[in-house]
Amino acid sequence: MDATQNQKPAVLLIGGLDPQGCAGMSADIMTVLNHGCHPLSLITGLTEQSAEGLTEFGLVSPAKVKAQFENCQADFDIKAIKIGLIPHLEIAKCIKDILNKFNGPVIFDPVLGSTSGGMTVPEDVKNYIYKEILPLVTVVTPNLPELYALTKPDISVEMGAQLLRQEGVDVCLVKGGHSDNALAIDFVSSTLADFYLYNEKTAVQVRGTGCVMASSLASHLASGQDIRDAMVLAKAYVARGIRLSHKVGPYQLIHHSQQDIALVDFPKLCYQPELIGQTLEFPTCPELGIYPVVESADWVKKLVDEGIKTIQLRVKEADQDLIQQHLQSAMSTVANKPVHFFVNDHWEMAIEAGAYGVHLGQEDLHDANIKQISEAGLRLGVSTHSYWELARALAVNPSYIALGPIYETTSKQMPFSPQGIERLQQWVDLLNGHYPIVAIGGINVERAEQLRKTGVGSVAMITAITKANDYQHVTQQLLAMWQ
Ligand SMILES: Cc1ncc(COP(=O)(O)OP(=O)(O)O)c(N)n1
Ligand SMILES: Cc1ncsc1CCOP(=O)(O)O
Ligand SMILES: [Mg+2]
Repeated sequence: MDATQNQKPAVLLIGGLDPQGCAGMSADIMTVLNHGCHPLSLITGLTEQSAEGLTEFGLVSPAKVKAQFENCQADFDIKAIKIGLIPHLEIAKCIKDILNKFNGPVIFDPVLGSTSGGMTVPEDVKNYIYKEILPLVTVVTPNLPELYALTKPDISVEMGAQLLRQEGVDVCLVKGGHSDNALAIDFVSSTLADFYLYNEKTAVQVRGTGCVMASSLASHLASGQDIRDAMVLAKAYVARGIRLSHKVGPYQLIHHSQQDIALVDFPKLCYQPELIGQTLEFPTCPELGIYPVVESADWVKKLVDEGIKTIQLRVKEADQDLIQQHLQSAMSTVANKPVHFFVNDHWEMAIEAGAYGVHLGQEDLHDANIKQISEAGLRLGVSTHSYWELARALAVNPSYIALGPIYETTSKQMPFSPQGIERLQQWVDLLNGHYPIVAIGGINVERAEQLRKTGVGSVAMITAITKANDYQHVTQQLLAMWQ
């Protein structure tokens, strides 16, 4: 067996030592350990600091840092690098050499001083960072003062992030915790998309949160998480750490833990600044049980006749008249029956017809007027395939949240590999009691039975019913199992 298999992913931490153990390398090491990764540490400066501020960067030898890196690289397969304080020009040059020898993700938290005040990084280092380090960085995570110091005072987060990305950084995550907004709003600019991540801010001033955010991000990337998921999970880790923070000496310190994140700590995601913090209300729906997704009014009739109580009409036809015909016919089937009838995609038609609810995917959310759906009193179900899509769904506050594909599916081409039962269990543990969850993708009778044990309230399926040799028998088996 390959000796590197089953090893904790190694994260190389490059930053300053805070002898008080609150920020810098100490905070980084604690974070990386609590993410199940192995920390390797290169000290860039032996700082002198107290609650009054930073008084000394503390010289270390660049040659020694280089030698230490070579030792680390010789013995470990480094999966991600996190950089914090770069106090001197010679150290900055040494870091550039290190980055040139590394191929994986590089997270740079541009620490330019201490939040307690005092000394700041000299101008020549700042210029070097801008021109020589940023082009080698995957994600840069400035807070507002750092963004202003690196770009222009009082620049907008959107413009500032754009300027940093012009230097060659893939992703810029601007942390908004220093603003006087009641929400902690981070702005993310990347080639994939620009978006805002936000959660409630607590009144307490907690030390070292920037270091923890960046090293959490590095750990998640080292563990193979998608970059948007890593940002959402890192923000959640910090929010939980702040919520459970405790007093140490003169400081309030972040709480570290390997336990699962609670929903209250999970950030919300939206793409437009005017939607930040806007909460919509949708009627609740009960656990939905066996939930067939079908392509015609004919199928709606056949399955309602079998006793199905939740069903979705999903007509993937361009012809609007045809969709309208299916919808009208399905509506007359479910009229005056205790059936939860959802319409896929066509939210305007669903409102007009007075359906029970609408199901929308993440792309559909871009185009739909969800305020109108909410005002019309329809339930809303939203698809998720990842943590960042879950953050988007939470911002919408829907009636239920679907996770898929749980297994390989032949009904739809998707850029997502199967989530598996373990991931479904995470969704159930996180969301149960807050949102009903629907599992979808490759679910048949046997698998539905296994999934039931996770505590999921509903399983949706296309093929298992509509392509069955005996759809009535399969439907009865499913209904009997989900009693
Ligand atoms: C219950 C349920 N879950 C997920 C989906 C998928 O919706 P979406 O992502 O919008 O994809 P399409 O179905 O529109 O192809 C669903 N329809 N129902
Ligand atoms: C629409 C959709 N969204 C996620 S999986 C899926 C298809 C589910 O179909 P099947 O039950 O045949 O796998
Ligand atoms: Mg859709």
